[in-house]
Amino acid sequence: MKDNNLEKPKPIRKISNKKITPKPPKFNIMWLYGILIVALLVVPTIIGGSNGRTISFQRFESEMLSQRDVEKIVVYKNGELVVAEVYIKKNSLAKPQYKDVKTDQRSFTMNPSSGPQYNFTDATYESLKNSIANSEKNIPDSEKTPIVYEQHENWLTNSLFQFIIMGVLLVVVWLFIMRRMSGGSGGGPGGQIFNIGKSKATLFDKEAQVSVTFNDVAGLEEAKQEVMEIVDFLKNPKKYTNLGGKIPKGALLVGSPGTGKTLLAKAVAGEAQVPFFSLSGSDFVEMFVGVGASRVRDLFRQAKDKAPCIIFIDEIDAIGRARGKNNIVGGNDERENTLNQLLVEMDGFGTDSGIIILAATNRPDVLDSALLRPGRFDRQVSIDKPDLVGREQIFKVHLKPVKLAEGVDAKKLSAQTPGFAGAEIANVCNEAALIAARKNKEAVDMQDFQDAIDRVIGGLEKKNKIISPEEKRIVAYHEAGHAIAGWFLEHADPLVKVSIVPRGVAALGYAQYLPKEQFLYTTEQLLDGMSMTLGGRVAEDITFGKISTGAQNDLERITKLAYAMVTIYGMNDKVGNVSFNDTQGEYQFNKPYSEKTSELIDQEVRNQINTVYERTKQLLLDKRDGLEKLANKLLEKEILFQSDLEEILGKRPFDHRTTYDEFVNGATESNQDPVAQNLVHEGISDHSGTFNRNPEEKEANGTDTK
Ligand SMILES: Nc1ncnc2c1ncn2[C@@H]1O[C@H](COP(=O)(O)OP(=O)(O)OP(=O)(O)O)[C@@H](O)[C@H]1O
Ligand SMILES: [Zn+2]
Repeated sequence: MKDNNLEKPKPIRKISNKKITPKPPKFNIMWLYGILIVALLVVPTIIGGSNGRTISFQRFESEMLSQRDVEKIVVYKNGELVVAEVYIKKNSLAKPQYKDVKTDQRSFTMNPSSGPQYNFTDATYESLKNSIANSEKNIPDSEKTPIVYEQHENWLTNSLFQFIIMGVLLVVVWLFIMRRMSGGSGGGPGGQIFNIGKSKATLFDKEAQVSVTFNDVAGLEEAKQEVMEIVDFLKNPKKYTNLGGKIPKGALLVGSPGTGKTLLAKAVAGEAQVPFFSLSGSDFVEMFVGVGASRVRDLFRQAKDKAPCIIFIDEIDAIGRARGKNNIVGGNDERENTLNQLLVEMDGFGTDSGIIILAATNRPDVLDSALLRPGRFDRQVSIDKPDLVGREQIFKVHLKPVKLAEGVDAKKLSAQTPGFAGAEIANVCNEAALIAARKNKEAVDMQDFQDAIDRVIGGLEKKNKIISPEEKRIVAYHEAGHAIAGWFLEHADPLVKVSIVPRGVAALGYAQYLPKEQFLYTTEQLLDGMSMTLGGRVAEDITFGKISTGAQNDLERITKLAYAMVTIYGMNDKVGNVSFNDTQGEYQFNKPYSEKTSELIDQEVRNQINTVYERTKQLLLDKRDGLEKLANKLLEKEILFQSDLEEILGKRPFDHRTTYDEFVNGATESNQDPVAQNLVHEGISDHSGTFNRNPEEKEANGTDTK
């Protein structure tokens, strides 16, 4: 059962002004087979072809020799093999037994002396001689079939020659594959093997205009200003260098996925009016050693030709990951070479060369520190997930093309989508339009947006998924447990909506919280959050006396959180103020602490979780009445909103002015506000991010097995 089931959709990418190089047909393995088969057929024919048809010695004796049709026999040695070539008399060729010669080797029929018609290899020289002598006992010497013993070696059957042919064929096949593989990789249509070391950057200059401008990027004011300044460096370098300043060589755009890093870079391209090279970190990577480095060199060579210009490397972590320190599993040498080359190139150009590198990443923590030091990416522009105002502005951008019904308000939408990144907001707007279209509406109204938000969070509704009544009861008590804990814990985020309508692939039910927009969490907040997450399992425990697998996702999250509290945030007395944040995966083989500390950590994590469990159990036992009522109501209505909770449980004993209230309703009395109440009654509720938006926890959302 999922709480706040934030299944992040993959950010949709709308930027389509990448140059599209015509893709050649995909390399097909059938081609390779074809070539090999042809080779196998052709080579033996070349080698054995001109020696006539191979027959058995027996057929030679019975059909040819005994009929006195043989003009001569040429015998030679080919390696260990004795080859006897049979020349048939011209006028005998008409006989029926030589039909195969006529059909197969017409040229021989027309000009029989051009070569032997048959050959055989299954006789020794001796047996051949004896056989001929035997059958020609009574024939005068002058008419006997001559045997010519030749020393000659058939050069076509020479094994060295065969070897060379096979070699040449192999090279041809290899070239063919390489050509196919590097095909479409830029550097000219069709792609050639010789282009494999060329950079795959797409160049935007005066001819290839980028249509994205800063107006398309909503919010991100500080980031925009930073990159604007960089553009200005390129345009008026004198202004800065006159005063003795050095122009930065690069800036790194850092932020979560879908926050608009790529979009911002495109906007820079649109605004700067200087050539703009765009490529992705993975474009450097190829399976061949040295290719990445050579692509880096080529990129900078091209850039120098076009200076002043901007190079944009998206997803730079593909090559910029920290070079291995304790590479037990074997490092990726090719990637390291590529990174080294990039570092060298960045050192190589002076500040007056007029090249500025922008790069984007959502994992700045894994980047090699050499990349981040001043003199390379001097500046880091952080692009955060948008706040309320930012989301409102992004909504406004993406609502523009949508046909809206009355009452659709970017402000309200923004308040209902905490934790959403730009890409998700774009997705919501698109989904809303699709939902409205499915219902044949004239315009998209607020309810469509509400459905779209639910869908982006929880996946498709599955009203008729068959769940047994017992299961449904368990789900109801589980979710009610979360709700009660959230309601009565001061530092937990108030729960706004509980649903036991199955949604998406995994979740049988979910609960939405409304978190504050905040960036620091106190121990109390984390513990209350943990308690709320455990509420589901505790409710199952005290109601049914047994537990189910439905809490797997909850447990996963609190385990992660508890470990983070002890080993990263220094929130445990016994372990103390230490932090072992293993972002680079270095501790996999040698941990920076002793076995003893390791044991202590495990012990403390367990203690922590047990304490919270007991506390939650006590709370739920105290509020058992409320739990029963809430679960029953949930079974009856399937979806409960904040107002229902208030009705059953009474007003929340804490002041919980939410971000939503503050934003939408200004400074008025908070949750009794008519607009908010109205929303709730219409079935519109607030959605939230997770109770914990720390980097470690982000990935914990969105997996559930029940
Ligand atoms: N600030 C914003 N204003 C308007 N639209 C935005 C904004 N941020 C994101 N979007 C929308 O989200 C889409 C995806 O954004 P973008 O590709 O720039 O994200 P990103 O940060 O580069 O993500 P990733 O790290 O996954 O590459 C954009 O095409 C745009 O439609
Ligand atoms: Zn749960």
